[in-house]
Amino acid sequence: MVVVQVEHLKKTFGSITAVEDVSFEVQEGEIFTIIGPNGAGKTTTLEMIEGLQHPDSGSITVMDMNWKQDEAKIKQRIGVQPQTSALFDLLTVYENLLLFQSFYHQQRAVEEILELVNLTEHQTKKVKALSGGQKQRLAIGLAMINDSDILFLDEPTTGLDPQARRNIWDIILKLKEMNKTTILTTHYMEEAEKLSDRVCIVDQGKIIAMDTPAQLIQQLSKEREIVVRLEHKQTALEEEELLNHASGLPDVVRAEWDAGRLSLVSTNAEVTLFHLLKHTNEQEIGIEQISIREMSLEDVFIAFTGKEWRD
Ligand SMILES: Nc1ncnc2c1ncn2[C@@H]1O[C@H](COP(=O)(O)OP(=O)(O)OP(=O)(O)O)[C@@H](O)[C@H]1O
Repeated sequence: MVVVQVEHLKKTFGSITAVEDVSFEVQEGEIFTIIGPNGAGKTTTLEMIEGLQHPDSGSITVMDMNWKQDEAKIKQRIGVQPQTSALFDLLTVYENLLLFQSFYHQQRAVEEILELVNLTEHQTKKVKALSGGQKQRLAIGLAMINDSDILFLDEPTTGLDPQARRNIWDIILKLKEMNKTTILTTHYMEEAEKLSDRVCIVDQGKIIAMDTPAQLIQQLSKEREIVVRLEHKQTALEEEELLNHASGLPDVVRAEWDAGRLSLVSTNAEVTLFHLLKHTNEQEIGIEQISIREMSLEDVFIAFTGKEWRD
């Protein structure tokens, strides 16, 4: 079942076109992730669906309702993660949840939310005493206090350390098990790849690719990268000879020395590797380590946007 449908969204701020033309559908129970470079229009898109900004044109349907006619009803059914700066610093975790709960007809028990976001043991702490990760978890809890069906998370893990980030992933995956729908933006490619059912890449206010992470990666090509570290440092001449030979091996599309390792991008890694090992064997070049890397969502992003990924 489609729970969010946006068609030809457009939003300008003076001479700046934040969102030019964005259309997509999100299915119930999906984790749908919007990624893109700085200023691509992710937050503006999210805020239009959340009803916080009005599009210049285009349509938004949330669970078969629209913002013009059904504003009060939609607000009861969605959950928007507040900025951590919007939490009440001098209230405890429990009190923050209780306060937000009072805004809604439909409510989830505070104890259940505490459990869900793993804050039961910190419930009597004031917000100002929480770590960044704990504040983010509370913010997600607040978005869930009305037992919302659709959750909007705008960069929920930005600035967190890897462990705190993983704790948030666990919550998002738990929400999926509860058949909640999550619409997410992130700057972390690994996060998009691990969590998302589908990823939408936006650039300059337009969608440039949208699919499952696996399909997007496959769409890029069948390329894989073979990285070889040799036992002994080669002379510049030896390095050049090996690179020349490697470049001419079957199915190699790119070859280079990168940080002392030979990198070969191949469309048929097995065949390339066979020929490479034959050569190094004959030349008695010792190999210390070989790894084969699948292409990642990050490679896809760079291929589509032509832009560096920032983490
Ligand atoms: N209220 C506003 N007034 C003027 N310009 C705005 C406003 N909100 C957003 N913009 C501009 O619109 C463009 C898109 O911004 P948006 O915040 O949606 O991008 P984003 O993809 O979320 O970026 P980031 O990854 O940096 O968070 C940017 O050029 C931004 O400066």
